Amino acid sequence: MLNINHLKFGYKPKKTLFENVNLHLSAGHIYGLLGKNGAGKSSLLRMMCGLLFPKEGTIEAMGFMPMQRKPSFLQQVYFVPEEVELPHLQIKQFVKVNGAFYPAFNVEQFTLLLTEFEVNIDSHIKDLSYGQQKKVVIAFAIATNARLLLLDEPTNGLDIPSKAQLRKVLAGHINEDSCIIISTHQIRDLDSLIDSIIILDNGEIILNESTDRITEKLAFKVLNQETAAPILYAEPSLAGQLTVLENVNNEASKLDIELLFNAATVNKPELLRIFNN
Ligand SMILES: Nc1ncnc2c1ncn2[C@@H]1O[C@H](COP(=O)(O)OP(=O)(O)OP(=O)(O)O)[C@@H](O)[C@H]1O
Repeated sequence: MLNINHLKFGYKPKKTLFENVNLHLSAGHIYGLLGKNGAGKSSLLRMMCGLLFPKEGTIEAMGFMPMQRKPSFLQQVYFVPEEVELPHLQIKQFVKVNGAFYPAFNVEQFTLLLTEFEVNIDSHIKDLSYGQQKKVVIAFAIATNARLLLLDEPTNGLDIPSKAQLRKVLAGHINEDSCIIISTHQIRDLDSLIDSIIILDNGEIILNESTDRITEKLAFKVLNQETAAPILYAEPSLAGQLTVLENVNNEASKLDIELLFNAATVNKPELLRIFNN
């Protein structure tokens, strides 16, 4: 679905953001793209849809080179930026003008999604709050039925019920032919949805694994006593030490994505050893 090979990129000639990024993503999955502030998540999403161009290396998505921005590619990809900006139009006008660019756009689906998000389709965009405008863009993005959906911090600005709605609609949208990539810091908003995790750190991808493989290789535990198992990362909590351990005993545990992220960035060599074994 999406293949990135030896990607090099930077905004300034002497400052490289990505040195040698390699990433292979398959259809049928919802990926969570994680990284610290400034790690380059938004830049990477923009490159995947052809809004930014690699300095070196290649990006191939659905058989296209995004940087060529061919209409037949752009019809199948939709990027929702973190900060949405909509024209001052009626929602219906906005949909009429923009839906025409997407052959698989489904007006009934858009109307239904807006109803689920409790936004009146007869509204004028300028009369909507920021969160409501974000819902219009997300509903539009889903209704394009784009095979590749790129969402940058989609839950920012959404109220609590809408986050649950978003999880529901995204879970219903994914199929074996499409792929969703979500960049987020609000991982608890979406952790039940994401089935694969990508971690971007210091210009490289340090993890790209399914949640199943992560819990096969790592155990997430609250410990109140010492353990012989190798600890990758621990942090104190009122309940005890929240720990990430190498899962040497094949124990079942529930993935804690925040802990995983901290373990990955604090103890990268161990993480790489465990997953490359
Ligand atoms: N248009 C630009 N011109 C120059 N530098 C930029 C531009 N956009 C982003 N950068 C820089 O590139 C780096 C990566 O930015 P990017 O927005 O991709 O990171 P991010 O991981 O999405 O960050 P955050 O989590 O804070 O949203 C940052 O150092 C940022 O300052």
